[in-house]
Amino acid sequence: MPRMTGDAPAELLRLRSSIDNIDAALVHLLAERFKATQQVGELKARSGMPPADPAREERQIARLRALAHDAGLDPHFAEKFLNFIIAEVIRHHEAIAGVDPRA
Ligand SMILES: C=C(O[C@@H]1C=C(C(=O)O)C=C[C@H]1O)C(=O)O
Repeated sequence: MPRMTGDAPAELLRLRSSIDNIDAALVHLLAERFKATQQVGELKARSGMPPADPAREERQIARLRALAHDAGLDPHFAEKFLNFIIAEVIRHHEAIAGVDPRA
């Protein structure tokens, strides 16, 4: 195991404190996003619209990939992350609409 030298522990604590703040922000942002998508799911169910909108997803992925590229984040990771979230949203929308996922 590498030895901790100088003020490495303090530096590690400082960085982890920043990571903890970022993780908290991510949780709050995701909670707000799911509140909005929940309302979209209810609106779609009321209007008889399908749970998924692949054309909208395609535009979001292209946009997020470009933003990730400009921000120095791996665009492939950004796409996987968004797809992971969208899959969960669609699952919620199917449940709201009473769609049986096994059907
Ligand atoms: C939220 C929507 O429903 C679905 C979920 C999306 C999302 O989480 O961003 C995008 C498109 C849809 O497949 C929507 O149509 O806007």
